[in-house]
Amino acid sequence: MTRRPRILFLDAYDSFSNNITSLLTTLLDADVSVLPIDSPLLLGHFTSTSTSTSPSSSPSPSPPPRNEVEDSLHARFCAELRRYDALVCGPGPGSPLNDADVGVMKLVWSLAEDDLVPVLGVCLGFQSLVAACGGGIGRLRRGMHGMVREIIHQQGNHEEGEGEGGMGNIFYGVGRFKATLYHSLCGDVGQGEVMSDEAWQEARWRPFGRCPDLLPLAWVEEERDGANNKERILMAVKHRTKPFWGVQYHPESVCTEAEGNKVIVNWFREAQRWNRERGRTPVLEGEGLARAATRPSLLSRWAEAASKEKQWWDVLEADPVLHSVTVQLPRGVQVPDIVEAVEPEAAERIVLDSANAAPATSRPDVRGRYSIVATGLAEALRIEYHTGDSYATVKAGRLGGLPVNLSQQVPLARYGGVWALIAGFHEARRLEVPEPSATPFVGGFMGYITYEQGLSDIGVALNHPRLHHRPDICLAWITKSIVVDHLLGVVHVQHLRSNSSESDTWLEKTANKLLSLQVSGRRASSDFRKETQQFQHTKTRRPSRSIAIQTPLTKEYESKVKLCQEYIAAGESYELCLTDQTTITRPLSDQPLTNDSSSLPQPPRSKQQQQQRRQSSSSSPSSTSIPPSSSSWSLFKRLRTRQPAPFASYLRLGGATLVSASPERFLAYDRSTTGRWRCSMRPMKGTVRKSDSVATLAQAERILHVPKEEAENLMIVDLVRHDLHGVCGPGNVSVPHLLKVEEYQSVFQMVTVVEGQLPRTAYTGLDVLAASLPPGSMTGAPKKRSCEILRQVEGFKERSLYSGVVGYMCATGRGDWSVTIRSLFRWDDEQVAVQGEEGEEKLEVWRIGAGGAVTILSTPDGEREEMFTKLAGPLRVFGEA
Ligand SMILES: C=C(O[C@@H]1C=C(C(=O)O)C=C[C@H]1O)C(=O)O
Ligand SMILES: NC(=O)CC[C@H](N)C(=O)O
Repeated sequence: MTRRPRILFLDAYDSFSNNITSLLTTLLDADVSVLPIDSPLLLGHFTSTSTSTSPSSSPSPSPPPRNEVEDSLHARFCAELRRYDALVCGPGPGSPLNDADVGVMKLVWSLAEDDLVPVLGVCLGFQSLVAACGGGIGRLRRGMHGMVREIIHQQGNHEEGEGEGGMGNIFYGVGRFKATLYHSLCGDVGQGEVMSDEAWQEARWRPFGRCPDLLPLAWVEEERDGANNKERILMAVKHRTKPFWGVQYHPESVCTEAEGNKVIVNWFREAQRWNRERGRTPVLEGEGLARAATRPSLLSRWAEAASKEKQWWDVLEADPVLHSVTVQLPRGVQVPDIVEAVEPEAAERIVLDSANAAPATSRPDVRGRYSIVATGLAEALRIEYHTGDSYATVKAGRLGGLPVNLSQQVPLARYGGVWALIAGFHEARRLEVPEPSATPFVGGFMGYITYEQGLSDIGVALNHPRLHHRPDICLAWITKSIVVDHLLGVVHVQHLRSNSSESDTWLEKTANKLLSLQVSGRRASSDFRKETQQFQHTKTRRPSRSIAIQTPLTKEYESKVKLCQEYIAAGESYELCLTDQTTITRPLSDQPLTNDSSSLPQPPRSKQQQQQRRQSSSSSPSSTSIPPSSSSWSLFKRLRTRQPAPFASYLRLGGATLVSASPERFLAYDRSTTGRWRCSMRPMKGTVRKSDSVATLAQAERILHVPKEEAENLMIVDLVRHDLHGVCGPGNVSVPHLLKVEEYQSVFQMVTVVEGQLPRTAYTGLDVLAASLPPGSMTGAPKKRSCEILRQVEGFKERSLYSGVVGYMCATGRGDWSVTIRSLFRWDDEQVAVQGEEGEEKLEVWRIGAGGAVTILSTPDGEREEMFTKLAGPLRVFGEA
């Protein structure tokens, strides 16, 4: 039996790493393990004292001598390398000249004879090799990110075996191919020194004086403006005496042509030949330091975490059984009508609304089919988590059929972290359905996750003090729901009942309310209007201050765009999704959630009730003071009409109110007909506003199918592929639709669809969700470094709900999450006190985030305009209030 080859991948925190490990695994039939360039494991026994970053650990009293630390690191690294047939030094942000950016990669090029291992450097890894061999590291005249270029090489025509050891040219037998570039920096071996084009034709395949050990294997010659108008960009090298090769382009990109795969195959053949000639074989005994390329599943982490004592909430909503009835959707009845008819007085609510479902509003591929309304939130079980805490809070609103207000802090260490807790919680309430159900959601989690939770998931420190204790994850376990199927024109009323729970009449009552809508057409809405008017008549106070809006400053935004471009030119990022916030302060409009009152207008009450109401209002300074036509619910109704979007939503949950017209799906997952779980992501990049000159899809396509926009999208596609590969594993990710332009109400968007197949066991859609936040389309690439830069450029302002996700995960395991954009939100605890005509008055604060991806090709005014275009829709709803 032949042994599977073993490859070690040194990860420099790129957002494409998992695509490379997938390519190596599938192409070479190899086992690939991953070691971060700064793995604390390399420091061995020094780790616990000298490298801990946990804020609670006290610094070591006397740090060990530096040389000792370095010797130990070196020894451990060499021992690790001996376990593999070959090493790949990955791409990443930053510069090969900066120690922190390359970490242990730097040690590779000076390994002693006996420790040598065959290496392929990719991008940053390639640059690190060039720098180690005497090359300079310069900046490209203009960075090339997501640019696809023909790689000029010699098909291995030059002398085979040049340099000792008979190492061949890895371009041997490779035809013409194009590859994707992601770099700002470049290896300088002296190719820029003036040389006639004729001389260059010969010279480019010989070692240059500055780097006698490096044989150039490939180039890109980029047309530039001005004198000396061809930039010669080194694309591949081999070392003349050591088993080192490197490529500047990205072999793993979805747009690198398959012909380029031969280069990787050739490299590995050469690597193995080198090993054979040396009698070098990997050491397999003992434990290595590297990890598997695919993450362990959340459920396995949950199962492994220390034994869990039984909690009171373990049994709640467990063993569910679905009860449901289906009624016709009355003509002309809209989702808000249903909400108002079914639960007019709820303090909290969640409405996921396919607001553009009506046939006339948009093209079928972007039209949502279902809308989902959660009811009974006051009684729902829920999980809340404030990022950074060591515990999550489980809350229950009902126990043994009685309303209660229970809340327990659950130490996360006992569950393997917050995501494992959520996965285990879901698993205990999973509903096994043999057939795909008629609705995407029958009950289960609904809620939101903030951008800051995503940051913490990828290891970006939130080390600025957070002045609030709001939930960053807020998921309610919904058991009573209404699903509107806009395609079939039916409404499903669903109750997911615990097997043991008593029977109830909610299903019939709710169905009857819907039927009465049917009988009287749009009665609910007109009643609502009448009630609104009556309610307005009970108002005596007028708001003393009108609305105040603060939008980003044009000049400031433009300079932030330029700053982003400086980071990109320096190689720190390839694309940065810059955003800014607009704040709107205005008199309080919704009732605070601590009251039992509703965000919807109240039905007329008896005199006595009104009296009580006023009393309780006057004791609370934050009571309603403006007409309900300005309530958040009214804002939502306006936004969904003005800007119908497939992922519109209204949430009032956990102290937050969100009104969204998102067009962007983040992640959906379901079971395919073969029974295998699969997931799909739809990153959006490339936006053009509809106007007289851009009115049709064909016109928009002409504008969006240009290098700048395509590159912007491609970068996020490769990033999303990486996120999915990390869970789905090698070879299980595909791109069925690349760079497709879609039409929305006020904009055209370029969208790509990336799909993944989940491993057969133990993984759920939650694994993918937890592994891919924050949404790559809102960060840029590489994700971690880009988020760190954006935190600085955006002044450490929290993006909060904006740039997070909203959605559901059904008890059956299906899920669908949208990116929270084109939206407005506020938190109940954020209020501003002002002196009004009648004394102190409290104002509520709404926030609207908007932005766009900045690349090296962006222009400050173009980006500013894009940001204001995206802001305009959500902002307009205030104008009408
Ligand atoms: C940043 C926003 O949108 C994101 C950025 C896009 C772009 O750069 O083209 C497109 C869709 C979103 O992923 C926003 O709406 O504020
Ligand atoms: N993709 C990469 O590895 C990029 C390397 C380096 N940060 C550059 O921009 O040139």
